[in-house]
Amino acid sequence: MSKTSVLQYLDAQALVDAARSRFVDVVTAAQAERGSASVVLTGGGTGIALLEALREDSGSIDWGNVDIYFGDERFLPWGDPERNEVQASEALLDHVDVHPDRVFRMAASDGPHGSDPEVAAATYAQILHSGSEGEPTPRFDVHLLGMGGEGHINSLFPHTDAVREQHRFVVAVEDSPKPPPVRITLTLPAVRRAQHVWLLVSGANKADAVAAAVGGADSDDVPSAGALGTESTVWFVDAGAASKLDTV
Ligand SMILES: O=C1O[C@H](COP(=O)(O)O)[C@@H](O)[C@H](O)[C@H]1O
Repeated sequence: MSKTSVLQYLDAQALVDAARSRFVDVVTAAQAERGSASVVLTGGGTGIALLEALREDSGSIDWGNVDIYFGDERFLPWGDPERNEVQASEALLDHVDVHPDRVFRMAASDGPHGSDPEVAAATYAQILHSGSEGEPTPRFDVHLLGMGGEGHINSLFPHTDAVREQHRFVVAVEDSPKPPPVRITLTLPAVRRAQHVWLLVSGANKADAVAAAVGGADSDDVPSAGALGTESTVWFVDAGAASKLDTV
């Protein structure tokens, strides 16, 4: 049975340091067992800070044997600094020995599939499937998630078709309330295929959503409430983000 825990840290730096250490443990354990690991990266301030911190790790992870996926992408031209994969590359991927064929980026709006985000989403679903021995997606070792102040994760916003999606693993979002409006995102069914789901959340502006999600809100209202790993779900929160949690 999946276990949910909330780990509280004094500040965002302490949160990132703890997540970095656990990330190294999970990835190296998977590599010791199977020779490789698969991870899903997130955009957002705390998620990218974790990637920067991982850059400093001194060689414990064999990056060439990690399959790297993205939880969501802003559907913008290649190289746009707002793209999550561009930020992830600058923070980490350009600095470690990843295997280029094992970094699975979502398409850009000027990419080979054209400017249709539905085609880009379907193409990414096919990429997930083709690396998974007949399964719809890999059983990701860890899916990292940031969270917005209203509880969104990946590009799954409250009260949208994307957060309600039950069948598809990747969908297009064409009216994101947070710019840019057009995005591609893994859905809750995809997130729930990860063994470990980690939510990295800092800042008092996210405290209400953290408390609601941890308290069991409906995922339609607070999408992060629906992010559950098959083995564990861990909330890494700083003091601000934890400030509305029930302490009794
Ligand atoms: O737009 C996005 O926002 C969320 C949260 O970002 P944050 O800066 O508030 O932490 C992020 O998780 C998602 O990947 C991204 O596309």
